[in-house]
Amino acid sequence: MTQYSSASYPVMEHFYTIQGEGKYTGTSAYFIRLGGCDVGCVWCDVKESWDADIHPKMTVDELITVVAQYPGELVVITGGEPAMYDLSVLVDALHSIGKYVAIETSGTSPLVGAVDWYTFSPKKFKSPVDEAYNKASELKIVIFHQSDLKWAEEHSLKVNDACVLYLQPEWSKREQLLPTIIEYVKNHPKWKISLQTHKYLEIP
Ligand SMILES: C[S@@+](CC[C@H](N)C(=O)[O-])C[C@H]1O[C@@H](n2cnc3c(N)ncnc32)[C@H](O)[C@@H]1O
Ligand SMILES: Nc1nc2[nH]cc(C(=O)O)c2c(=O)[nH]1
Ligand code: SF4
Ligand SMILES: [Mg+2]
Repeated sequence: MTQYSSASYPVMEHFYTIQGEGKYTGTSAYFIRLGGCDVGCVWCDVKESWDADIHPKMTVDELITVVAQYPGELVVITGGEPAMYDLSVLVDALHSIGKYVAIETSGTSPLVGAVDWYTFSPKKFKSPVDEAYNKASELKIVIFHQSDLKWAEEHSLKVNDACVLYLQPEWSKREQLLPTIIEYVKNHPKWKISLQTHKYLEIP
């Protein structure tokens, strides 16, 4: 077997599913969810990820061996906050087996790793670093309250010109907020809606 690296990361879970959110919604994808996050979003849907110490470490060799068994090209590195770690060894190894690598990040740490797609979801709870606005392939703002639409506009002014803009309802507030978000996108067509479609589909 080819040896990639004994570099290791705390992994909360890893699974093959369908990307539920953003540009690649509907695309088969292998998810690697790293443990550890210090952002502390009140509505975070994966609070079990926050403490890195409770998640076992996996080496890049182990991860690559598993990921290589699945046919989908897309791999999503998420968390937790994956940009807390130097991801270069993992991303290079995924590229070496022909994968297309996306990251889900709050942009609170500078990213080390040559990802192909950078999903930037800034949070009020901890400010992003400046480079996140340049690196963003898509900006995905979670709308928890109507006033977050104004906050979304402020961020949209700072991202690069190629960045795709998404408004995503916070899951527990979706029924209340969707009519407002739908009207907002109809009136502000630079935005698109992103839904957590995997939750509607009841898949991971
Ligand atoms: C769990 S986070 C992990 C990656 C990174 N820490 C981040 O926040 O971007 C993955 C995605 O889920 C979104 N998210 C988390 N909780 C959510 C919720 N309750 N409703 C809608 N989106 C949520 C985040 O904004 C992010 O885009
Ligand atoms: N299916 C599926 N799509 C997702 N897109 C982003 C997710 C995440 O938690 O980062 C996620 C997730 O947890 N599941
Ligand atoms: S930054 Fe991401 S993982 Fe961390 S608390 Fe917020 S939504 Fe959850
Ligand atoms: Mg999720």
